[in-house]
Amino acid sequence: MLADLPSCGTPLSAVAARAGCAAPVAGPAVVDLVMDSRRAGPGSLFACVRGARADGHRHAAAAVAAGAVAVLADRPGRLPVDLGVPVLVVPSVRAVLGPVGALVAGDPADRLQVVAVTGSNGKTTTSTLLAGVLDTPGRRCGLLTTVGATVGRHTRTTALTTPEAPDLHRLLRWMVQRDAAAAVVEASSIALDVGRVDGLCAEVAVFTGFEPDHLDHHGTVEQYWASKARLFEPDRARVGVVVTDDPWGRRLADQARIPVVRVGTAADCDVRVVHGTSSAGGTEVLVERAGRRHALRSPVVGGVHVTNVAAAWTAAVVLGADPDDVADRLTHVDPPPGRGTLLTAPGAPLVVVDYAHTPGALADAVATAGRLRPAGEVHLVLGARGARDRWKRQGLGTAARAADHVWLTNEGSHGEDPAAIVAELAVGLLGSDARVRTVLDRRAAITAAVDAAGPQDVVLVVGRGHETLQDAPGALDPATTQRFSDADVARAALGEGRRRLAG
Ligand SMILES: CC(=O)N[C@H]1[C@@H](OP(=O)(O)OP(=O)(O)OC[C@H]2O[C@@H](n3ccc(=O)[nH]c3=O)[C@H](O)[C@@H]2O)O[C@H](CO)[C@@H](O)[C@@H]1O[C@H](C)C(=O)N[C@@H](C)C(=O)N[C@H](CCC(=O)O)C(=O)O
Repeated sequence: MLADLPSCGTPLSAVAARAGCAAPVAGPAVVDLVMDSRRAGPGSLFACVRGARADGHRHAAAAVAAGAVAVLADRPGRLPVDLGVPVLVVPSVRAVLGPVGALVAGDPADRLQVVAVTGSNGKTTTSTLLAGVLDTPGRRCGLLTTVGATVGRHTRTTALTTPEAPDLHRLLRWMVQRDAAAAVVEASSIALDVGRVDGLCAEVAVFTGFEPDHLDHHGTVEQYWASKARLFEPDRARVGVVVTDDPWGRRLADQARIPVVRVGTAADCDVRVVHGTSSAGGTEVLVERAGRRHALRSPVVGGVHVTNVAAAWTAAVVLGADPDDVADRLTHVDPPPGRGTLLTAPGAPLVVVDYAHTPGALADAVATAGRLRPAGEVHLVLGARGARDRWKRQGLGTAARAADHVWLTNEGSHGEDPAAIVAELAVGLLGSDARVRTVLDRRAAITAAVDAAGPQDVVLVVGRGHETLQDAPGALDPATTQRFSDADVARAALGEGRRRLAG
């Protein structure tokens, strides 16, 4: 549940001024902004959002019945005539959710040094490393990622990678109330596109790199990139830290209208990655900045994290932290769960649980797995999410060709036929040297891979990382989710294997 902390209330006239619309003659104070009638309560302002499935205007009466004292609408004609509360009319409700959400939450971002992190892969890891470096007992740094929200020892679960704007600002207030002086926020492209990070101007915006994803939402690669590039506009961030190792990053650095610090392997980078490796012991990066070299080390495992570590270090330095201090602190920051998480047991293979779900990230994860146990083989457990970005599947299959064994399985089919999803992955594997087996039951697939692998091998389980819920196979209703953690299943399989060996 998201934080719902008491607020002393914002006059409706101030809300109207922030929303840029006419103020009602009189109106009660607003204590909260909600965009779901089911979350409305006494004193809340209900924002009528038109979505893909529902029109919030149709739920305004329910929100008022639950205690909403005013309504924000852009199609007032769709509201019941006898709603009985003031209606603030704006051209687009979504467009004012950020500014109004910030106001109602008490503009918490004004009291925080905010860093926003975007990119196709590595957002969660980079955000976690950076927040870990910035967080000290006397000066807390909040963290908001797809894994959830944390500040100090307090945590909150969240439903989306980047929450809707009212929730985002409410969470920032929660962090301020728990002594945060800084916050690192993972900003997904969808969030940037629909305005979930509106009302926020980051001190630093980080771009971790780019490869096509979320095309179901964005339509084209160009639009996907443009959504991410929006974070690097003067009203959203003061300085950019941009990984320029791919053409889209270079284009962003060239076109951004804010100062940009370039991070990467190219000679023109402000923070040049001179050398980077990743092993079971973590990731080591040698960077050069202003003629001085710095050796960075992080426990995070995966070749993809070389630039993430460099970007996290750079962002902290741009914020004014001492470069050596940051390097020292990086060595102690735990990576997020399900990102290169290593599990093993005596006499058992090494299991790596990772979130890789794009072809580029998968190729990197397989290559890293191969380096972890050079004398052994890589067993890859691979699925693809149903009802989402179907075009990615063949590319994932192609990236899987570098593994020695591929165990195709279900990753949450969301109403699609799991066997059909796997068949599309298999197209990318046609003619490959890898031994391909299909075990649709994910628990059985992970267990079979761990059983089949020798102690010198690596079992790489990708796609779900930290996630602990999966929809029941073939289920149409997302409400039929069941608890399922790849890491827990792998741990159980490793334990079983050990018992069998002992027996
Ligand atoms: C594409 C997108 O952003 N969709 C979001 C959108 O859904 P929608 O347009 O279908 O909303 P809807 O169901 O039509 O409802 C319209 C409005 O009526 C309201 N309503 C509805 C029913 C009711 O009884 N009362 C009521 O008030 C809803 O709360 C909503 O405000 O508005 C919903 C309400 O906030 C979001 O939950 C939903 O995110 C959905 C769940 C989602 O899965 N989004 C994913 C694609 C997403 O945003 N992912 C990114 C990227 C993750 C990554 O990097 O991998 C993320 O940041 O999480």
